[in-house]
Amino acid sequence: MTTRVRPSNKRCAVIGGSGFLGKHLVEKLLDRGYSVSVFDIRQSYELPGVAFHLGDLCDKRALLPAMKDVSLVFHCASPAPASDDRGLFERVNIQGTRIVIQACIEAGVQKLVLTSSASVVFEGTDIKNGREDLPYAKKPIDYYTETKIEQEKLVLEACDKEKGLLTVAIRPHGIFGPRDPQLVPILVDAARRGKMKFIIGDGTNLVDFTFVENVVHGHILAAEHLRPDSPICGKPYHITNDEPVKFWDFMSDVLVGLGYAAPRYHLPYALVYGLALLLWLLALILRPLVSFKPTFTPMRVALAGTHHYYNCERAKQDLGYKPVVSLKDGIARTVQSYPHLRQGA
Ligand SMILES: NC(=O)C1=CN([C@@H]2O[C@H](COP(=O)(O)OP(=O)(O)OC[C@H]3O[C@@H](n4cnc5c(N)ncnc54)[C@H](O)[C@@H]3O)[C@@H](O)[C@H]2O)C=CC1
Ligand SMILES: CC(C)=CCC[C@@H](C)[C@H]1CC[C@H]2C3=C(CC[C@]12C)[C@@]1(C)CCC(=O)C[C@@H]1CC3
Repeated sequence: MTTRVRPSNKRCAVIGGSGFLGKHLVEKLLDRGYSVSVFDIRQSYELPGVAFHLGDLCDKRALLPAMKDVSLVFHCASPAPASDDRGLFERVNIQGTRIVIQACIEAGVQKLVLTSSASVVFEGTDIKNGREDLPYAKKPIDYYTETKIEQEKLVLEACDKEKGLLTVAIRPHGIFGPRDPQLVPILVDAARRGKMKFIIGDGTNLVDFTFVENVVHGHILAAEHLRPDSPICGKPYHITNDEPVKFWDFMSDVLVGLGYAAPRYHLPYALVYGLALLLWLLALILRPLVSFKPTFTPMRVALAGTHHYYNCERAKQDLGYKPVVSLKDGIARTVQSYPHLRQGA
């Protein structure tokens, strides 16, 4: 017997719905019969069944109309990690998330699903098969991570059955797939500038990369399992491909798939990390005079040279999660979707 969902439960809002993950989420929600309001500072597409509301999530008056008659809100907006702008991260990820929560309560929203990040526990040292009970990073490597931690705490603490708002946080790791503006474009840009010849460290470090459709699947499962009697209320969930891979094998598969050479020469991790730290400091000191963005940031070097993969048993148990697209198929579909980034294109 199939359970019928009341129509009101099928109205949802996606904050950050113009972004990479947001648009994939919107497309799947439409497929599943939801009607969707998107709230974002920009409109990146048009789709039947989607109502766009443009505005900054720090502005409650702009947010409220997007939440009218909506029972479920997905919050997947954030400034890009590469922006390295402390004030912006604090304003959007912390103050803005407080406003999102207030708006949900005022609008009578029943469920809030946050896109957090597995990096909230990452401090630049190895994490092998990390579970959700690892402590938050005490010394987060960058402002993005620092504010994602505060954001997740705010959303999970807001879970209040009496007030009628239930919350849950999804912690994806290394999202990739068609239309990703970060991973593949950054990689190809580095390859075109001759910077992808080197492997940082010994090249054996295992990492999670998660195909975007698996991340979407985890979000929708979480939303549909979020009920007052459910064990998932107020908890974080790792969502990964459940196939940790050598970081440099993944990079090589993407690069070779697009016609570029795989990195070959090894550089010592400590040396590259030290250099990245120096460059970051230099960029900070010189910021009033010149603006430059180093390709090697301490966070990127740490991500490229350490183990960081996570256990998603909790999501399997509580949400019935299982990846829907394998890593191999995910890489093939991603490579195929970037014909304009191929070598020689
Ligand atoms: N891409 C990845 O590998 C990972 C991403 N995440 C999280 O997933 C979420 C989505 O990330 P992506 O889709 O990759 O990023 P994205 O940059 O493609 O999408 C973010 C969206 O948020 C919107 N936005 C930013 N500031 C806003 C504001 N003040 N008001 C309204 N909208 C605003 C942007 O316009 C954009 O459309 C983020 O919360 C990110 O922290 C977590 C783990 C890994
Ligand atoms: C697993 C995970 C969290 C991946 C998502 C982040 C990626 C967008 C970056 C993480 C490490 C980055 C990195 C590079 C590109 C972007 C990342 C994959 C380089 C390969 C860019 C060129 C270099 O000079 C080396 C960088 C190493 C780290």
